[in-house]
Amino acid sequence: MAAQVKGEKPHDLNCLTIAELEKHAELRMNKQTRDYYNEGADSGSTLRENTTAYGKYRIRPRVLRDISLIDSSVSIWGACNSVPIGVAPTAMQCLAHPDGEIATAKACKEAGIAMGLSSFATSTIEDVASNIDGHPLIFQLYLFEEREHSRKLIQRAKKAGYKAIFLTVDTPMLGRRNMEIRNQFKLPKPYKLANFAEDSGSSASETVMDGSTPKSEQGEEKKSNGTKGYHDGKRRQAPTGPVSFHTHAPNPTLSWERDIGWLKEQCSPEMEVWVKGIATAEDAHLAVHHGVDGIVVSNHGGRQLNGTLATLDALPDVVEAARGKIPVHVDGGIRHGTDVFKALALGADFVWVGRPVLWGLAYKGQEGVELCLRLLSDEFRLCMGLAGTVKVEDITKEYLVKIDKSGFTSRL
Ligand SMILES: Cc1cc2nc3c(=O)[nH]c(=O)nc-3n(C[C@H](O)[C@H](O)[C@H](O)COP(=O)(O)O)c2cc1C
Ligand SMILES: CCCCC(=O)C(=O)O
Repeated sequence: MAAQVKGEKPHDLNCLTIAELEKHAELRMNKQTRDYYNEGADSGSTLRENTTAYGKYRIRPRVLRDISLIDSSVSIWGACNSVPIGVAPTAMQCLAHPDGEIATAKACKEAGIAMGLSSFATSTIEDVASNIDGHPLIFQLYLFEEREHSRKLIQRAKKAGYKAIFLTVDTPMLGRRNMEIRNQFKLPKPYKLANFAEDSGSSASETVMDGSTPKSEQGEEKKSNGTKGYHDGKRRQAPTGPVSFHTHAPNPTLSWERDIGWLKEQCSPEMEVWVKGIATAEDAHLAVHHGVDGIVVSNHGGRQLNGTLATLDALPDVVEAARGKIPVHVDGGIRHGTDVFKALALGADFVWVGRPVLWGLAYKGQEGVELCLRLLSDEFRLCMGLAGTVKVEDITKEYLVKIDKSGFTSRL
C-alpha cells in the first residue's frame, strides 16, 4: 500500500494517471466497444487537437501565498460540487461494465460530482436518479423529429428531479466514424436503450452501422435512402419505428426558432435549458438571445465535424460573447487536473469529462469511475495550490501564458 494521508483513499499503484487508466481500459474492452468509445470522426484530428490544445498554454505560478486552506468546490444547481468538474453524458455505458450508468451515478454521488445522463443510456432515467440520491443530474436530450419521444423523456427527467436539459446541437447529421461502420457497430444483447424500451420494444441491438438493413426494419428501409444515420445528400424521411441512435439521433430540422422556445416551455420552471455543442461567438449570442440558461462549448469529443477548432481554442470567443449573461462550460480532451485549471483560466465556469470516465468504468466499474474522478480532482487541487490559488474564482487568465511552437510566450 502506498503512503497516504489519514482519511484519504490509498493510491492504486497500478493506475496513477488518466493515461494509465486508458491503457488498462483498452485491455478490458472488446474491439467494438474500444473503437466506438475512443474513435473520432474522419481522420481524428479534432479528437487529438482537443487534447493537444492544452499544451499551448503554460501556468504562471504565484508563490508565498499561504495556500494551506484550498477550497476547490463550486456551487452548481443549488448543490456543492467538490470540484468544477462533471461527468459528460456518454451513450451506452453498459458496454464498458454491466453496471453502466448506475455505477457512474454511485461514483458521482461518492465524489460529490454532477453527472450527465445520455438519451441513449443503457439505464433508466429513474434508476440513475435514485442512485445519485439528490446530487445534481442533468439529462442530455436528442430532440427527435418525432417530438413525442423527446417530450416523454423530458417529463420523466422532470419528475425524477433532473436539474437541467442539455440539448445536444452538434448532431443535425451523424459524424463519419469509420471504425464504427467497419465494425458494424451494434449494442449487444441483453443491453437496451433503456429509456425507449416501452415505446418501441427498443431494438438498439438491431442497429447496424454498415448501411445494411436490420431485419426488423427491412420494410422501412425500402422507403428510405438505404443508409443508416449517414447522409447521402438526398432529402431523408423523418425516422419512424423503434428508436435507435443511428436512425433517430441526427435531426437535420433542428433550429433556434422552432425548437428552443418549445423546449423551454416543456422544461420550465423546474429544469433549465442548456445547449451543448456551441463552438462560435455567433451561436453564443444566439443562445443568449433565445434565452437558454447556459452553454457547453463542445465538439462532441471530436466525433462530429472533424476539422473544427479544439474546444479550448474555441472557448475564449464564446466566453467573450456570453460574458456576464449566461455560464459557459467546456468539454473535450480534458485528461489532467491542470487542463481543468487552464480551461477555467480561459473563462470556463465548469468542465465536463467524457472518455476518461468510460475508461474508469471499463477498468473497475464504480471503483474505476471513483478512481478517475479522484485522480482529476487531486491533480486539480494540487495545481490550484502550486499555482498559488485557494478559491476557484481566483483562477483567471493572469495564471496562464500562451507558448508558440518556437517557445515564445505571450501574456493573455
Ligand atoms: C462513447 C461516447 C458517447 C457519447 N455519447 C454522447 C451522447 O449520447 N450525447 C451527447 O450529447 N454527447 C455524447 N458524447 C460526447 C460527450 O458528451 C462529450 O462531449 C465528449 O465525450 C467530451 O470529450 P472527451 O471524451 O474528450 O472528454 C459521447 C462521447 C463518447 C466518447
Ligand atoms: C449521435 C449518436 C448517439 C451517441 C453519441 O452521441 C455518440 O456516439 O457520440
